[in-house]
Amino acid sequence: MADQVPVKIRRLPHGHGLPLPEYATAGAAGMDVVSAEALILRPGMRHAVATGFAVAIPAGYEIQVRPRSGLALKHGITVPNTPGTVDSDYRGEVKVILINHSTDNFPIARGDRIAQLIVSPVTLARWVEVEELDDTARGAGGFGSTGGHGAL
Ligand SMILES: O=c1ccn([C@H]2C[C@H](O)[C@@H](COP(=O)(O)OP(=O)(O)OP(=O)(O)O)O2)c(=O)[nH]1
Ligand SMILES: [Mg+2]
Repeated sequence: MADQVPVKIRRLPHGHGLPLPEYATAGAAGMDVVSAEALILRPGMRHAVATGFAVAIPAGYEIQVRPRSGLALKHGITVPNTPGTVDSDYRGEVKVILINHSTDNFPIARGDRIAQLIVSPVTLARWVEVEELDDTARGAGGFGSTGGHGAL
């Protein structure tokens, strides 16, 4: 098993009794996170769903909040800001923003697995401002310049 990054986590009062985010299988990249509240996500509705915990991520890391593919495929439930970013200096409750893209109500029970959390290293950069950038074969071509959808 790869080295595990220790992340401090604090349960909030409304999070007591819930499982902490956990890897569902030995090779899972993300930890499934459960809802700390019950609600009905109506069609088109967004909600910042409570998780019932706060974290102190070590400097140099972030947590990404990503959708679960099963909820997206079967129910149109996704994370509109995906991947959500939890900064290492954030001490508030971690929330999972969900949106219902389907035409059906989506009930969420307390304890339902709603998203997954990925702990990821952050690369910090600094800008080096210049007058000219080096030439490349692509140049300024983008946004489909190398070919579009379909056979032609
Ligand atoms: O899915 C998310 C996204 C963000 N956050 C929390 C942690 C993060 O550190 C903070 C700010 O997030 P972000 O930088 O994405 O939002 P912003 O709109 O730029 O807010 P801020 O001005 O507070 O940075 O909100 C979550 O709990 N879940
Ligand atoms: Mg921000």
